[in-house]
Amino acid sequence: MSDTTATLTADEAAAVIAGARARIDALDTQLLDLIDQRRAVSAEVQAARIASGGPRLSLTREMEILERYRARLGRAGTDVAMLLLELCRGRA
Ligand SMILES: O=C(O)C(=O)C[C@]1(C(=O)O)C=C[C@@H](O)C=C1
Repeated sequence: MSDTTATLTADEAAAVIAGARARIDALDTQLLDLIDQRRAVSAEVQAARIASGGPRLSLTREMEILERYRARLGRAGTDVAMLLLELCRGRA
């Protein structure tokens, strides 16, 4: 297969891809660490609300979060926020 617009050799492309994948792996590790941190902070909020006789969840707050992610990422942002909230909500 020849491509006259090619500007990298196969070896050069392999090096770019390997470097970029290493950065992606590092970013994914940070994202997963941040999710762990978010879960812990969320549990703190829920425990305080329950300790004062309130409900575990706050749907008003969840709507704010869904809107923040939607505004930044579009429809998929809503899906991301839904999954994050699912990970962060404690057991009913
Ligand atoms: O902000 C709150 O009130 C929380 O309890 C945290 C959190 C969240 O993880 O963002 C979790 C559950 C609630 O339903 C709403 C939001």
